[in-house]
Amino acid sequence: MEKNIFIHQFNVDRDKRSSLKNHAPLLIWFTGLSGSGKSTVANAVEQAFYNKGIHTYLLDGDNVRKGICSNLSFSAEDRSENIRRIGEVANLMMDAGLVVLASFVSPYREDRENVKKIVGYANYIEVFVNTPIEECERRDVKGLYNKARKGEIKNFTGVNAPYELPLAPDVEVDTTHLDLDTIVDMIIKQVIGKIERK
Ligand SMILES: Nc1ncnc2c1ncn2[C@@H]1O[C@H](COP(=O)(O)OS(=O)(=O)O)[C@@H](OP(=O)(O)O)[C@H]1O
Ligand SMILES: Nc1ncnc2c1ncn2[C@@H]1O[C@H](COP(=O)(O)OP(=O)(O)O)[C@@H](O)[C@H]1O
Repeated sequence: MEKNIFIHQFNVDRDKRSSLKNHAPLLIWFTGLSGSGKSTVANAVEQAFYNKGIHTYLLDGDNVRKGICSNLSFSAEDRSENIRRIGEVANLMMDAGLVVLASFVSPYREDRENVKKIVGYANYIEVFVNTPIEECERRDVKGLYNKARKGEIKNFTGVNAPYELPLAPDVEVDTTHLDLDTIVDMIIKQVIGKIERK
């Protein structure tokens, strides 16, 4: 910890804030290639939680990179800093009692591991959106694969930058073959027990 920094204990703590809600906080981390379906799935899961009265917030790559991480590039070093900041922001939101959904390419195992350390292993669920690059590239929602193949984007994940596979994700889905409702059910089934207040 930095010298001369002291953590204040406030009267209303994480548990008290959480007790006002009928669920515990959690981080659901979506990782996968661009175009794999992370945002679409996270959005549908958030909607399903909302319908159940669960308090959520969705952090998404493109949005975060326009704000809190707008000074960061896609170099390995800047991606690490991007993911670290998101882990810290998610942790604050969890302190506030929310179920946080985070949708980021997050291609480096060490960076994802760092997020688990920040929020605590028991509060983290990893969803690997394992849609093959051929399908992501066929979709090419934003035209980025086309640009990367033409050499117009350097460090593009899956084309000229690595994606390190998650070794033990809690949920793994391939959006080529599974419909959205099935995927949402799989994820809800996995997380619902984790957000019950003990
Ligand atoms: N070089 C490169 N590699 C990967 N992605 C790129 C790149 N340049 C821009 N984009 C767009 O930025 C989105 C990924 O941002 P992230 O913050 O999720 O990336 S990372 O986690 O820091 O690796 C990603 O969004 P998604 O398509 O939603 O994944 C892209 O739209
Ligand atoms: N079963 C599915 N689940 C999620 N996305 C799907 C599915 N089938 C097709 N898609 C499409 O794939 C694209 C995924 O884009 P997006 O969610 O932005 O991915 P990412 O956030 O990983 O870049 C969207 O156009 C979405 O409509």
